[in-house]
Amino acid sequence: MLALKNLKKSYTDAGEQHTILNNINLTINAGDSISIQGASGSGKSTLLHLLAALDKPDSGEILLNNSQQPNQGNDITQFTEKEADAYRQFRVGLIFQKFNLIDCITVMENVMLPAKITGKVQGEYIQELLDALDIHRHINKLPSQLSGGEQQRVAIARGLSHQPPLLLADEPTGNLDSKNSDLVSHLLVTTCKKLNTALVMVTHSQKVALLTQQQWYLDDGRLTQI
Ligand SMILES: Nc1ncnc2c1ncn2[C@@H]1O[C@H](COP(=O)(O)OP(=O)(O)OP(=O)(O)O)[C@@H](O)[C@H]1O
Repeated sequence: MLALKNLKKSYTDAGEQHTILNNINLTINAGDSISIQGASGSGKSTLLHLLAALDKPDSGEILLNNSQQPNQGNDITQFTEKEADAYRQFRVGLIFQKFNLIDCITVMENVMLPAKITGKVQGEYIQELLDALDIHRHINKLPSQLSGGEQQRVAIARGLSHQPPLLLADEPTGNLDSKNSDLVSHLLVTTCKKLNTALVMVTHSQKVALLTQQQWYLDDGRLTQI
C-alpha cells in the first residue's frame, strides 16, 4: 500500500544541519500493524508527518499503491497541496496524543466529521465502531464531559469513521493511565485488524508496541525492526 524508499529528512538549527531520518525504508501492506519506538527527539513524529503528507522529505519516495494500476505508485512526496489534502481526507486517519477533539460539538459530530467530509456515511458501520469502542452511551455529550480514556476512544472512532486504509497514531496512549492505556491500545489494534486498516503507531511503551505485528525502532536516523 505504501512503500518508503530511502527517505531522508534533516533540519538546520543555528546553522548546523541535523539528520533526523537517514535512508528509511519500510513497506506498509494492507492490514499491517506496525509500532515505532525510539527515544524522545529521534524523529518518530517527523516520520508520521511524512506518511500523512503533512511534511516533505529532503529526498526519497513514498509510493502509494494504486489498486487500479498496481505496478505504478504515486509518490506522495510530490503531491500538490490539493492532492495531499485529498490523500489525507480519503486514505488516512489520524490520532494524536492529545486527542484534538473539537469541544464545541458533540461526540457523535466529532466522530462523523471525516465520514461527512468524504461522503462515506455508513450508519451500520458507524454503529459497529461505536459499539466496538464502547462509546455509544456518550454520543450526545461534549468531549469535555468524558474521561481521558473515553476521549481517546472517540478520537479512534473519528480516525476510522471514513474507513481509511491507513491509520496513523502518534502516541495515542501517551496521556492515559496504565489501565486506560491497555484498554485503548488493545481496542485500537483489534479494531484496525477487524477493518483491515493498516496501523502505524508511535509509542514509548514496549507493552503497547508488543500488541502490533511488527515492532520497529528509530535510532540515530535509522529504522530497525526488533
Ligand atoms: N520544524 C522543525 N524545525 C527544526 N527542528 C525540528 C522541527 N521539527 C522537529 N524538529 C527536530 O527534529 C527532531 C525529531 O523531532 P520529532 O518530533 O520527530 O521527535 P520524536 O521522536 O517524535 O520525539 P518525542 O518522542 O519527544 O515526541 C527533534 O530534535 C526536533 O527538535
